[in-house]
Amino acid sequence: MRQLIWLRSDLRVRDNRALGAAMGAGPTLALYLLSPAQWRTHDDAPCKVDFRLRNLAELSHGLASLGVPLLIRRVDTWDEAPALLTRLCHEQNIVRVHVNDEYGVHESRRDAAVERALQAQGVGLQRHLDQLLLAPDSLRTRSGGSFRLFAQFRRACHWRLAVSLPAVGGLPMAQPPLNVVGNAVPAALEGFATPPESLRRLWPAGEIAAQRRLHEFVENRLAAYAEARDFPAEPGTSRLSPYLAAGVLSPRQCLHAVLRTGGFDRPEASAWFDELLWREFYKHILAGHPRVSMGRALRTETEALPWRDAPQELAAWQQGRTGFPLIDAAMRQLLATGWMHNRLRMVVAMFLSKNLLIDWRHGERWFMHHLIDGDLAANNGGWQWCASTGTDAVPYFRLFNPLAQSRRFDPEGRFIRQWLPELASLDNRDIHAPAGALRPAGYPPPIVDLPSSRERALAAFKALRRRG
Ligand SMILES: Cc1cc2nc3c(=O)[nH]c(=O)nc-3n(C[C@H](O)[C@H](O)[C@H](O)COP(=O)(O)OP(=O)(O)OC[C@H]3O[C@@H](n4cnc5c(N)ncnc54)[C@H](O)[C@@H]3O)c2cc1C
Repeated sequence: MRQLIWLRSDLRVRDNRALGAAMGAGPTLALYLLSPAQWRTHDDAPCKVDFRLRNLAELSHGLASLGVPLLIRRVDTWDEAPALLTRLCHEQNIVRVHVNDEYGVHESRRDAAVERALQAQGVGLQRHLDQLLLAPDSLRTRSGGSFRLFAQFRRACHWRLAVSLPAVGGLPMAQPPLNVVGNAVPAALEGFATPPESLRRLWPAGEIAAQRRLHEFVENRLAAYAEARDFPAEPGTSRLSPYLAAGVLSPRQCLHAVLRTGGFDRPEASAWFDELLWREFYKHILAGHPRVSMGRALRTETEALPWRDAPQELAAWQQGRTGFPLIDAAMRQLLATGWMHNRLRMVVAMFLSKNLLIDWRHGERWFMHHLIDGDLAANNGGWQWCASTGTDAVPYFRLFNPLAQSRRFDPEGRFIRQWLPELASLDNRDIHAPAGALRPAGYPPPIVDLPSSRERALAAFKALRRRG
């Protein structure tokens, strides 16, 4: 009774629920669909596609050692997936297809269409919970709705996890080889430029690399995370987000790595574990409020905000030429590494959506175009939080001042100096706001006046409240 695991954002062999279930049920084949047009619609960054392909190549070796051939097929968009899967199941005598759940609107529609097509042919589709610790429909408020406030969501998660912890799976037992030849993973896909080696080296592919990073972090840096995590010049955070987004690592593996050092709710671990719960929270929001994955604000009344059409300011923000060193350094870190520190994601997102009053959707898109860890739920959630249009939204009157943030979280300008070498010779005081003769030739003056732009944003939000 042959089984198929259809791999998507779960590129690992250890603790992969769908793979474990498929191999437990019978001889298993694996499938991966390259979907370049779909990925372009989703604004996937070239470095993210490259990371996916590099991980897929590592995964094909892991699968081969289990005796599972990996079939690579190409569909431009997911509309072609039902026909391709039914044909493949017919050709290979597959009786059941196993998938790990994904939560975006396109993903849900794709899976529903595939399920219908397979059913018509007598093939089952078995879904598994894998990306999350707790299934979205298993966590509800007292009135039966989905949580919109993180503090309440967190409390409910802690309560559920105290009662029952999700187990972490290991490596499935190898199966006898099948008489099916797998396909090679392409090194690149047209339309997605290969990123420079300097970027690739920062993000080595494969489960072993991900596990090494997880254990190095938990053993050496977890205890100091709460103090170090806001300082972008420090290696204070785990840098595991690309691995979690591509499913090279599971949240259960993270949870159990923490548990091996003690409880997840003890002070030394809870700050980091909370971040994993933020990841969980935004995926629950995506599942419970599908409109957020269709470009809509969670708080629909904020759709009426008078966003400014300011293409030159948007371009200056995108290229790291706003004249605010911390913001420019952060945007250049994104372009060079495919990643940005969380504190800086908040600072640059608030600057765009509040000080420049530019629609957060422009920022969300730019991030997706460049992030190696681009994740619809976390990116949308982060942008809407910063723009005060989403769940748990930061109150509209709370704006980060980029200069105060710079002095507080990069006091010696080490992060700024790394990404803006043109400012490297300034002293620790001037580097945050080089003015007059201190500003080097070629470095732009500030594109906006902070106090008046703050007032403009507050007035826009106040007018909205008066109307609402
Ligand atoms: C505007 C904005 C956009 C963002 N876009 C993304 C995105 O596309 N993909 C993404 O994975 N994260 C996103 N984040 C969340 C966060 O910035 C990154 O997850 C974090 O910087 C990754 O670094 P790390 O792995 O060192 O995190 P750590 O601090 O070590 O956290 C561990 C893990 O928890 C998760 N996590 C941490 N913070 C958050 C958060 N605020 N929301 C959701 N999950 C979180 C990530 O999976 C991360 O790897 C965004 C945040 C903001 C404010």
